[in-house]
Amino acid sequence: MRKEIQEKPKRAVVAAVQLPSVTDIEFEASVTELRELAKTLGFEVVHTFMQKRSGFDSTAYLGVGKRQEIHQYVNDELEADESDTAPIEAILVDHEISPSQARNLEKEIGCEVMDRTMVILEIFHRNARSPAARAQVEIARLGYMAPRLREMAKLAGPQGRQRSGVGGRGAGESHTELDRRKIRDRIAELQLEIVAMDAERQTQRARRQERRSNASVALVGYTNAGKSTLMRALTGSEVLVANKLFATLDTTVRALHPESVPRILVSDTVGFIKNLPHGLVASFKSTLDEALDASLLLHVIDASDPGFERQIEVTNEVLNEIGAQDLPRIRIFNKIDYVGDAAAQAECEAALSAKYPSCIVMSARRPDDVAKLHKAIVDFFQQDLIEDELFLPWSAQQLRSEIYANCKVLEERADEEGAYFKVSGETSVLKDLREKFDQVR
Ligand SMILES: Nc1nc2c(ncn2[C@@H]2O[C@H](COP(=O)(O)OP(=O)(O)OP(=O)(O)O)[C@@H](O)[C@H]2O)c(=O)[nH]1
Ligand SMILES: [Mg+2]
Repeated sequence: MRKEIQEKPKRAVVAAVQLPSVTDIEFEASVTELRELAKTLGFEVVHTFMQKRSGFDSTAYLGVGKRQEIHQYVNDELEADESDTAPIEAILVDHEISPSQARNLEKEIGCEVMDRTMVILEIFHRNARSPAARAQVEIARLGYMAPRLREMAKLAGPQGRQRSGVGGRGAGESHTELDRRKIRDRIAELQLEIVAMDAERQTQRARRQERRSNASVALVGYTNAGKSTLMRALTGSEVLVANKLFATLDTTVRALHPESVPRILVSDTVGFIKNLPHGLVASFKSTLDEALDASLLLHVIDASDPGFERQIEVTNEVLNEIGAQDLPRIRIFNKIDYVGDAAAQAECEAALSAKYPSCIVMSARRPDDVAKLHKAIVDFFQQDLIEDELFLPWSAQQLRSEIYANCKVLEERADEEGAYFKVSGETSVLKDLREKFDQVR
């Protein structure tokens, strides 16, 4: 048997400060999430340090005592000298910290410091595939780096400073200023690229609307809730599903399967997370426009996650931020199969249905549940359908297939002039068809 060559995980420790305003449950959920994020980045978290404080230490985020404790731990690990254990390479902290806090902590503990924002940015960077997603992530990363350049240069010492600036320095400009200027230029360049890509996306969208598929739903929600899994189940497409955070960064659009009248498009979108770096929200706005275009949002929630209520709030916040607060939405509590035994599942379902009227409680792994969701989606769009009669002269029978493709034909009869169709369809679709038929008369 071929032996899988697997990259050894890098070892890291996690550190977090609990402020008085944060409950134990919230704090625990946040730290657990940071450990998940670390795992997604390929780290093995070997220890977690927690500290209650009335505020963050202005010099180095954690208090002096905690810093010494971590320093000691990292050094002991280094000296343990077991050939199998690699040194601890990074300390991950559960907040966004200032450049100088990061530098001081890094100096004192002696390994790389990554804050929550940097960890998330790094995951996005690794998972970005399409040119649009790559450009969006790069803008957010450069925005994060710009104010940190000076600290990075200090940390690297005089040699690092020399290395950091490359050519083209204007009179009186320090290396850091030069690098900042370069970053600004690069951001501007990337923004232009994104504008061009947006234009292309608009064209594609217009083309889709030409095919008269304005019935569309978007799957939105916290990362890892099961959006892509539902996308697969609802459309029969092969989008990426992975038990890691931020597996999906690009919006994918597919038709609901089995097809319905009207034809419904489903889009899968990037997931959200608590403290999603601001640069990323801004960068991903254009990707999320797809969600804004939808007539219905499917808000997917992981019912098996103890922190799901906070996750609902976070998703609502982001949706408000992008202006999607008024779109109709269905709440979908997914992964119910993962909530204890049958009795616990029934109890959970009852509690959720009582608290969130008209929500759907389901498992993406149960075909019956997927069929139930499919029906709820189709019902939503069919409630707006109207009945009408269309006439098609014999000379224009080539347009017959258009009727069948765009509406539901309830009855068909014919006389010597042509054919009459009693149909049910969307108002706008029927209007378009009528205009088209009038032209051929
Ligand atoms: N037990 C169980 N696992 C599920 C269910 N739905 C999804 N999963 C698993 O949850 C993990 C995440 O699923 P995805 O569909 O990739 O989640 P996502 O919301 O697209 O995540 P991002 O793209 O990271 O935002 C995968 O391991 C899925 O197999 C479910 O109903 N039950
Ligand atoms: Mg996904």
